[in-house]
Amino acid sequence: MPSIFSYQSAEVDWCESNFERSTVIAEYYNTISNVSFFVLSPALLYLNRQYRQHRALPLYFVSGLLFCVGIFSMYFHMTLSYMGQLLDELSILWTLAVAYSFWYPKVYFPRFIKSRKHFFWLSGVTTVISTLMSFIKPAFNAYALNCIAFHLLYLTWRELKKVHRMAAVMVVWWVLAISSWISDRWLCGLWQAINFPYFHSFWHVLIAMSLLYCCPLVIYFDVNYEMPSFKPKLGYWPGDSWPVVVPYVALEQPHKQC
Ligand SMILES: CCCCCCCC/C=C\CCCCCCCC(=O)N[C@@H](CO)[C@H](O)/C=C/CCCCCCCCCCCCC
Ligand SMILES: [Ca+2]
Ligand SMILES: [Zn+2]
Repeated sequence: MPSIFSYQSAEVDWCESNFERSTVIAEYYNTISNVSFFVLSPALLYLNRQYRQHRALPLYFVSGLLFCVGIFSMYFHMTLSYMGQLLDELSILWTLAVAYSFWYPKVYFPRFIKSRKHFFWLSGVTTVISTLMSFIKPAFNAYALNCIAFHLLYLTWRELKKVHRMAAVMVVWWVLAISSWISDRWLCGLWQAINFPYFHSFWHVLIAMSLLYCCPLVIYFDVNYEMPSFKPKLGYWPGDSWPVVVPYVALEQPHKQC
């Protein structure tokens, strides 16, 4: 029986051919495209530095976990091991759980939840149960994780008027990302026939792009709802007039009326 660490012991194998470009890296492009997460994580910290000064813990935690997602995803595609698959999926699950615990707006809490502390407990218990259940059928986990994006879409739709440009760009990146993920999973025969099995690598880059827009959006609402002494202001790096911009949140202190 192969060990859970053995090469190709995972339940899933992505469309890119294995060991084509290296004898140690199973899926070469799917592995190196995770560099996107190593760029995303410091970019979020750098761009949202004003928010970081006031709310260091959530931002350090989430960007640190996104960095870990990159490391585990690299390990998974490099080995296609069962352990790699679980680490990849569980790191995503825990990153989402931490992000929800810190940032899920209080106005959307279920009625029986009275404080953020209770919400932390609810997320913690749900995540531990999901972690245990994820061992039952790891290949199904990725579909369940992708469904969480629909909940984020629903929240975005409810709040859209306030930040429509950033939300629209995030949705476009996500639609491109999920289309690449599904293409790689479901149409692999076609992509192999035309010798272009690289859609899962595109997914890594595109989902990192959508998170670059999703995180400031969530931070924007966090400042709006939970930091009443500040007003969130959207900034665009490198500048408002550039054709391609990355959003970040700056904090304004509204002038006190005498
Ligand atoms: C109030 C809530 C705040 C939420 C903040 C968002 C925090 C995001 C946390 C983690 C997402 C990381 C997803 C990267 C996956 C990279 C690794 C990978 O490719 N794994 C695949 C196998 O190699 C695996 O099959 C992928 C599984 C699907 C994961 C989907 C996760 C949901 C992503 C949510 C993205 C939101 C974008 C905007 C949506 C409108
Ligand atoms: Ca493969
Ligand atoms: Zn992947």
